[in-house]
Amino acid sequence: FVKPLYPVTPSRPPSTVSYVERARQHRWQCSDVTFHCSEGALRQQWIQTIREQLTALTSRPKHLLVYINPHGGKQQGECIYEQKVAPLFACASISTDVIVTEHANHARDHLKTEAELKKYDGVVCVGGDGMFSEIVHGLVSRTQRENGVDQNSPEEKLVPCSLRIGIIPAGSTDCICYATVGINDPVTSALHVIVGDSQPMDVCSVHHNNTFLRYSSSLLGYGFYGDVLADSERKRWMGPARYNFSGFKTFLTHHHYEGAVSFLPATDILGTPRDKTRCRAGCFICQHDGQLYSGDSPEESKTAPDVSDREYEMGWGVVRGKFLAINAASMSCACPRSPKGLSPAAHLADGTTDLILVRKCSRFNFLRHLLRHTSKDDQFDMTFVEVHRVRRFRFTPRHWQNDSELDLRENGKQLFSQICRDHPACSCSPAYSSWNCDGEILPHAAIEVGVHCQLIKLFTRGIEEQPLFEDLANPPCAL
Ligand SMILES: CCCCCCCCCCCCC/C=C/[C@@H](O)[C@H](COP(=O)(O)O)NC(=O)CCCCCCCCCCCCCCC
Ligand SMILES: Nc1ncnc2c1ncn2[C@@H]1O[C@H](COP(=O)(O)OP(=O)(O)O)[C@@H](O)[C@H]1O
Ligand SMILES: [Ca+2]
Repeated sequence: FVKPLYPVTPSRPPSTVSYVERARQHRWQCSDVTFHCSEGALRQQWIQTIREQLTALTSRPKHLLVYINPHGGKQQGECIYEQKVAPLFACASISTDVIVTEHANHARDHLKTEAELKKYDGVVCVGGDGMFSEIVHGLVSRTQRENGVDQNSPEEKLVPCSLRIGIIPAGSTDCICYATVGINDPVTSALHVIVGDSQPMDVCSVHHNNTFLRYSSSLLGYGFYGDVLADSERKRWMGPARYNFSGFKTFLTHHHYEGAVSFLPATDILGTPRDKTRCRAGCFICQHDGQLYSGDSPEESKTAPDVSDREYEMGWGVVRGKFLAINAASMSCACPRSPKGLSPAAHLADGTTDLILVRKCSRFNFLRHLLRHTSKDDQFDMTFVEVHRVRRFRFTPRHWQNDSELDLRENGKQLFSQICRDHPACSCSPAYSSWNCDGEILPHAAIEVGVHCQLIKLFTRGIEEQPLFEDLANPPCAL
């Protein structure tokens, strides 16, 4: 596999062509090949031909807008960009305008209002999932405003963004990068941008009482992941390790939350969250925009959500109870911590999200469930876990009444946690958790979520299947 990037033409032979080659574990790297030619005219002809071939590739970006978060992850964003990415972009003749952000939401607000987007073929962010989320919010909001679409209406069909987004991983979890490329490596991601890859991706909109709150493209998590995030935000100084610390603490705290989840199952698609197949580069299911009807699939009736013993209105299912975690994974959410992710069979661009409900259970069982995220065992194959592939869902916490109670609730929560802090032996559980929305905390517990199929595009191609010889070298181990 040889892909010429950029022919260098010194005044005399030899000539060097840079190309992309695949390395292990989804990594790509840049190599050079040097051609020698004694005949000047022939050499010129080679260079000319390669130039023409490259110019004909219209999918390759020529002008990029780059935002760097200097405080993401281990605070290496600027250094990673300058040392590993900028030289590659220069080598591929890509011009860039680089903005190092000065505060949170700098990139989002700049994209929303100021940036002259017509000048660019794409936007690149250097940072973590939070930085990517800023870019998504900026681009999606701007696109809706320019097209007269009201984001506050939960039923509104959103207009897809035309600019592609590149992610140079320099964050703490790097889940979006890992789940769309297969590895969080800055050079690999830069090379996917340079060759002009394109991967559509779903985005969820989150509303509360007909008010737009946020977009989410990876994880929406209430209970466990909400509590982990809320605790970890106070420990940013620990860097990426804060998630392990807060994860352990939240695991020991073992709070459960009561409420009702209603959801609209995606019944018209091929594929379920329990499939063994994975969303990979050129995914057949995503190519059909999630509109694929499973004509003669006898499996469907077996695997469709069983809502017969539950309230069932207008095709919506309802589950009430006490939950340790309510998670919606719009993609696998694979990350170095869990290489198969929260929902290993989720699709990047099928217009659905996998709703995972973990009911109250013992600490031991919850630990078994968590550990299965790191092994080959099925984390959904447990009596207290259920999973549904859905197009929309709503969550209403128990005792939730209306907005005017929110302030009361917030004050009450503070008072409550104060009391609990003052009485550490107290085993009572707070009534509400918060939502972890791609790593940002949402202020509301009651939310309504809808999936927007293929609203954005990334400079990736999805995870490529590993070559056969690698599978043989690393046979899957059963536990
Ligand atoms: C015992 C081992 C359990 C491993 C379970 C791992 C499941 C991990 C799934 C992670 C999904 C992550 C989805 C992505 C979220 C990000 O958007 C978001 C923001 O990322 P950013 O800071 O880079 O901007 N990241 C997060 O919200 C972080 C979630 C991390 C959760 C880590 C949980 C660790 C749990 C450790 C439990 C330990 C129990 C040990 C008991 C003896
Ligand atoms: N210059 C900045 N100073 C402080 N915070 C920033 C800056 N730029 C971006 N942020 C915010 O930092 C948070 C974390 O960014 P992210 O790049 O996701 O790193 P991490 O993966 O470590 O969380 C995001 O909420 C983002 O909005
Ligand atoms: Ca999806």
